Amino acid sequence: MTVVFDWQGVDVRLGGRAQVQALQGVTLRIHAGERVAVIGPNGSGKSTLLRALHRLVPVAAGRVEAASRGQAGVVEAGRRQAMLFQRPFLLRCSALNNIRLGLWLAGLPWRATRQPAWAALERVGLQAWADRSARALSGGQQQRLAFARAWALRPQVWLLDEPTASLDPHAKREIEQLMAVFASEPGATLVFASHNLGQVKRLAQRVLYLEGGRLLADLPVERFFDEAILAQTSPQALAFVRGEVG
Ligand SMILES: Nc1ncnc2c1ncn2[C@@H]1O[C@H](COP(=O)(O)OP(=O)(O)OP(=O)(O)O)[C@@H](O)[C@H]1O
Repeated sequence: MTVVFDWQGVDVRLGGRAQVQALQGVTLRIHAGERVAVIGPNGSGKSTLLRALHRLVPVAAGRVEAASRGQAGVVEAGRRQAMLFQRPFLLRCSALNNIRLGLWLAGLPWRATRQPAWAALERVGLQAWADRSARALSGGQQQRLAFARAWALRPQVWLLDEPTASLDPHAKREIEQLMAVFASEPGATLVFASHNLGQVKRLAQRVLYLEGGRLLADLPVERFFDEAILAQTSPQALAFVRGEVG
C-alpha cells in the first residue's frame, strides 16, 4: 500500500522568531485512498497541519516522509497535491482563464489549455459561467471553480482547509458532493479540516483530533465519536464534539 504521508514527531513553530509552537510531536501515516478529517478547537493546529503536509510551512523538528518500504509500503516521490482554502484565491480574469492559467503554469502550452479547462469547468457544472469574471461569481461558484482548477491538474492528494466554512447551506452541499466525487476517484487521498461534524461523519473514514498542536486521537470515524473514547481522549474533546467549545 502506498504511504502518502509519513511523519514522526513533527514540530512546527510559527510567528516572529518562530515562538508559537503550532504543532508538537505529531506522528501520523496516511495511505493512498484514505479520507481523513482533521478536527479540533480553534487554534488547535488544523490549518498548520494541512499547510505543513503541503510544505507551505517548514518543519522545525521531526521526520517527514523518509521512504519506508516493506510491510509499511512505499512513500511515493513527486506526487501531485492540491490545497484549497476556505476562501479561494482566484485571479482577476474569467472563470475559464483561471483554469487555463493554472494549466499553463503547470507547463502546458497556452493553446493546449482550452480543452482540459473546459472539461474541468464541465466537471463542476460551471460551463455557463466560463466567460464571467471569476471574482464576480458567488462564493459557492468560486469554490467550485477552485476545485475545477485543481482537478484540471489531476491531483492525487487533496488537502482542503475548511472548504465549506464560509458557504451557505446549498453551496455547502454542492461542495461536499464534489469532495465526495473527487475523493472517490481511483487512488485519490483526501485530507480535510472541518468544524462541521456532520460533514466529517459523511465524508471521512478516519479522524485526526488536535488540541494545542498535539495529535490526541487518530481513530476510525465511528470509534472517534464514541463518547466513552472521547472522554478518554481529553475533557475538551468531549466538550468539543458536544458543541460546548469552539
Ligand atoms: N502566522 C502565524 N504566526 C504566529 N502564530 C500563528 C500563525 N498562524 C497560526 N498561528 C498560531 O498557531 C496555532 C495553530 O493555528 P492554526 O491556524 O493552525 O489553528 P486551527 O486549528 O486551524 O484554527 P482555526 O480553527 O481557528 O482555523 C494557533 O495558536 C495560532 O494562533
